Amino acid sequence: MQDNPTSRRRITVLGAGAWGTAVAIAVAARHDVVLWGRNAQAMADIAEARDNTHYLPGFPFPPALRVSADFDEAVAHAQRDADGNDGLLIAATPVAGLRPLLHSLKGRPIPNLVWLCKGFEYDTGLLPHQIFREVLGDAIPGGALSGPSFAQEVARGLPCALTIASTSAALRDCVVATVHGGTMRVYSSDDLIGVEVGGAVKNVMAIATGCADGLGLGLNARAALITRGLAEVTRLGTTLGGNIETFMGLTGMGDLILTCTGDLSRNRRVGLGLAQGKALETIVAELGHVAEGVPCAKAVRELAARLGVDMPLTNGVASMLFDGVKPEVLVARMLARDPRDETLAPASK
Ligand SMILES: NC(=O)C1=CN([C@@H]2O[C@H](COP(=O)(O)OP(=O)(O)OC[C@H]3O[C@@H](n4cnc5c(N)ncnc54)[C@H](O)[C@@H]3O)[C@@H](O)[C@H]2O)C=CC1
Ligand SMILES: O=C(CO)COP(=O)(O)O
Repeated sequence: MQDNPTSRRRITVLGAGAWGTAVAIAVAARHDVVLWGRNAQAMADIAEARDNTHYLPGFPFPPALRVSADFDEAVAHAQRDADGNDGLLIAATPVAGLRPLLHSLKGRPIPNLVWLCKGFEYDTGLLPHQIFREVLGDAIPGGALSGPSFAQEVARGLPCALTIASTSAALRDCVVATVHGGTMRVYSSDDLIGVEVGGAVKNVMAIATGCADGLGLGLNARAALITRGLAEVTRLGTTLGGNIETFMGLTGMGDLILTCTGDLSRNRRVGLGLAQGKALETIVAELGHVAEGVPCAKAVRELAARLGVDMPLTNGVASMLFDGVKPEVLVARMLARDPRDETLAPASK
């Protein structure tokens, strides 16, 4: 694999969970990186161990990765360097943390900003780029970096392909120039809606698939769920204005397959836990990480109902998570649904 012949850049990753840590480790092979986290004690422990022993244990930090709990200093690190290269800020919180993080950035000079979170905001039903625009407006270049990428594999330096989605060509170019290279391929897209909807709804489908696998429904059922899940993702995404092609790409089908089938997925593990009859609170506590599909199922159920988009799998997952419907009962209900044409349309019920 060929390395990308770009100059060293200054990158700051804001959020020190599993994914922020993995991305920081990966880009620190080629750039000067600061990993910021909000918990001062946790960051001091990470700085001492040179390992994120809580969220991503077992991946020693490269020398070019610095750890900080000082927000001002971390944001300042990503400003333009002496050679005139703009830095890159990477927001690595879950969706629930994006709005407060962006508020903390308000009024500061922001060179380029990308977010990594996948989901719809729980209370508002907004996608991350809509939250970004609400808080920071249109003047700052921002985009979503998404795609099939388990943190543990990226931290190990295994190959992966991501997509940077932004309406700003300059931002897309900056992210490609900075992140593409080594074992990471970065593709570009201007379809923010399509990329973000794919990344959000695949988490709900991973809960469904994990549950089906946990119940022992078999590989045929798994393939059917993933395929009908893709139809649902596409139906919602195109209704919201996404491009149908995007859902066949890395952030659509690619991430859907990964998350539905890979046991590293936290969302898939939520489904496996539900199939064992565990309470949602127990599953989430045992995970110790965010499972975005949980809040997303609720947000998407409400959004789809408002838009009149038929999303039976999402509704089924939400009914298990929030209405106490038992997995076996849901399976019977899903199988008893009326037959229909295998088309994406109609987008509405
Ligand atoms: N873990 C993975 O393999 C991947 C995760 N993602 C997405 O990245 C996002 C983050 O996931 P993970 O890091 O895996 O979650 P995680 O559960 O491992 O860590 C979440 C981190 O975010 C921090 N956080 C939460 N709210 C915050 C706020 N307001 N300000 C600052 N920090 C805050 C927490 O303290 C914690 O360090 C999610 O949306 C997830 O879907 C995307 C691709 C891969
Ligand atoms: O988004 C991911 C992989 O692309 C991670 O999925 P989980 O959040 O389900 O672990």
